[in-house]
Amino acid sequence: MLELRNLTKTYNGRPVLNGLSHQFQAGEFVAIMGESGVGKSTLLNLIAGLDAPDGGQILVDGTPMSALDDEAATRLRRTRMGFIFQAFHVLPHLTLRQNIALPLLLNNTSQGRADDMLAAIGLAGRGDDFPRQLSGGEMQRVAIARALVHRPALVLADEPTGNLDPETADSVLSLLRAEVKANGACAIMVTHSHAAAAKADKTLVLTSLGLTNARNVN
Ligand SMILES: Nc1ncnc2c1ncn2[C@@H]1O[C@H](COP(=O)(O)OP(=O)(O)OP(=O)(O)O)[C@@H](O)[C@H]1O
Repeated sequence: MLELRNLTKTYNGRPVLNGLSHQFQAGEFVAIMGESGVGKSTLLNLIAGLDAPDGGQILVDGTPMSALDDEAATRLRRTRMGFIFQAFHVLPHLTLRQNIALPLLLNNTSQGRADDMLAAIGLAGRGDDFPRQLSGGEMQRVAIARALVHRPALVLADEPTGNLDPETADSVLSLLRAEVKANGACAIMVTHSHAAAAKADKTLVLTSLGLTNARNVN
């Protein structure tokens, strides 16, 4: 469902991605690991459309992202993608329910699932609270619920469990995994945590040579 074709990205004359190609399938939960600075977040940002590659193509369901105008690219991201990035903060002036329902609102669909997601992240009954009333870990769980509420076909997660205790991290990743499997979605998670990567179907390691299989877990 997602194909990277010969992607290149250079910062200040230093190549970060050097002709990277890979295909990601629907229904698979993939972890990407690799040394600090190797380009994991850069890769995720390119797929998310937050940054543009210098060369190569990103195809979603066979359509090159570069062939879409801004409006079509925004629509594709809004309907088909979910983001769990540190930069995508929970909005402080909206309640937790409103924050989680935001993708549904933007897609003009029923907002009923927001309460299901609140329950799924262990915050049932707190829908009327505001983000300032939450701990960092609770806030991260709200961000994860918001990324999954509209059943995106592609979920992009950058260190989604970075500030969660091991038990909460495990339950949040179980939720992510269950959503991916139930919706036949593809999830790509960048992480340094081996425990987090163990929840994925497979782990890829990013090096200057590209993405290679670390191991397979059934
Ligand atoms: N906007 C930018 N401008 C200049 N250089 C950048 C920019 N973004 C990333 N880089 C550089 O590109 C390289 C890859 O960064 P990136 O954040 O993708 O690595 P990473 O593998 O995610 O690292 P980490 O595991 O430490 O988060 C780094 O050397 C970084 O300094």
